[in-house]
Amino acid sequence: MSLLEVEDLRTYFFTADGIVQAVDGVSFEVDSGESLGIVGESGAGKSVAVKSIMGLIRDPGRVVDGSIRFDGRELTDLSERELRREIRGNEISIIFQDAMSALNPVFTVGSQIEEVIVENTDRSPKEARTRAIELLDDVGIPDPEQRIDEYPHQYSGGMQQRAMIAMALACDPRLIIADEPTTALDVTIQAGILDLFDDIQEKYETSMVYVTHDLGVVREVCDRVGVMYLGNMVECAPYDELYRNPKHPYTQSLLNSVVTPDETLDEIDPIGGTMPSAVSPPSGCRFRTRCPAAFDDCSKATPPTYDVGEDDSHEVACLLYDETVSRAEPALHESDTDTDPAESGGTADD
Ligand SMILES: Nc1ncnc2c1ncn2[C@@H]1O[C@H](COP(=O)(O)OP(=O)(O)OP(=O)(O)O)[C@@H](O)[C@H]1O
Ligand code: NI
Repeated sequence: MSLLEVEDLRTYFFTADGIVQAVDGVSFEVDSGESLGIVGESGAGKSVAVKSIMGLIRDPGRVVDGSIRFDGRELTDLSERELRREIRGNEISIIFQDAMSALNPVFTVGSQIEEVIVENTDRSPKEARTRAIELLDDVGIPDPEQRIDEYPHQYSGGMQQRAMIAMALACDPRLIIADEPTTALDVTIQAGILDLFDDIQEKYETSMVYVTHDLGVVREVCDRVGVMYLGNMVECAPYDELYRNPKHPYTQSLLNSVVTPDETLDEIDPIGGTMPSAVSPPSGCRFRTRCPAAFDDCSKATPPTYDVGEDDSHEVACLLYDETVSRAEPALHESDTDTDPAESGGTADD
């Protein structure tokens, strides 16, 4: 059993303009100590997916279907109160792009971290202070004994981000969800924070879900990557495997067009055209309207997920990997012909 098991998650927003199918049948797992990256263009549904896990979807949005199991426990059955008391900031911490959304400007950094510690662990207030200093030290705040008594605005942007990470760690979470935590920071500060995520994972063995536009970031902090497109998870694989052997035409175009690790998916505009609306997405495979390899059957039904590659760790939702579907050979990725889709033994697993 994985620590986190998300199965066929659907989260919709019921708006005046129609039903936004922001997340529509997404499945993924995160093992203990593992770090999963979720990548995809703006509007793919990355934030909605991770907020759904935390029970943070608000009106007019709702998780309408699917299962989210954390350590075997079904989170979609829990009330808001149970989620707040037993899951959020306790078993699971979330880190956002904007540190000041997590830090309260009128309290010292230390008092905020101490409060989380006292609430979520059995440490006394005195022990909490010692622990808070330790945490600030762990996240790379210099002179933590002094800086613990400063207010958030006395910290630089990068330091605020570090303080927020310390706060996320304060409750000894088993899973940290980070939603583009470094996007607002400049590149050198960003690099420091990424190193910090690596250190934290090693020291605390926390599992992580890391949302980003940036494939370079994924390479640095993630063991596995899930690629999202218009509310669907189209491919999921260990980072190296995905990078060497991308199977989904969308992933292939993303990787083909990566010029430098510093460029984000939005900057490189890999495919051309824009993602269709999540209110009336294309039938069948949602990527087919921009897909260079699309054929007739792609419009008929949502493609199932196929196991590809050596072990069970590489999954792709694309009919190219269904050996029972007949089609014209796609003229895609000549270099990848060592594993001909038709012969790779893809079997539908659902
Ligand atoms: N409160 C809301 N009301 C209506 N639609 C929403 C709401 N929040 C998100 N959506 C829609 O859900 C879809 C997915 O949005 P989401 O924020 O998850 O994308 P994302 O992949 O995180 O993009 P980005 O990289 O820009 O953060 C989009 O079509 C978005 O417009
Ligand atoms: Ni987002």
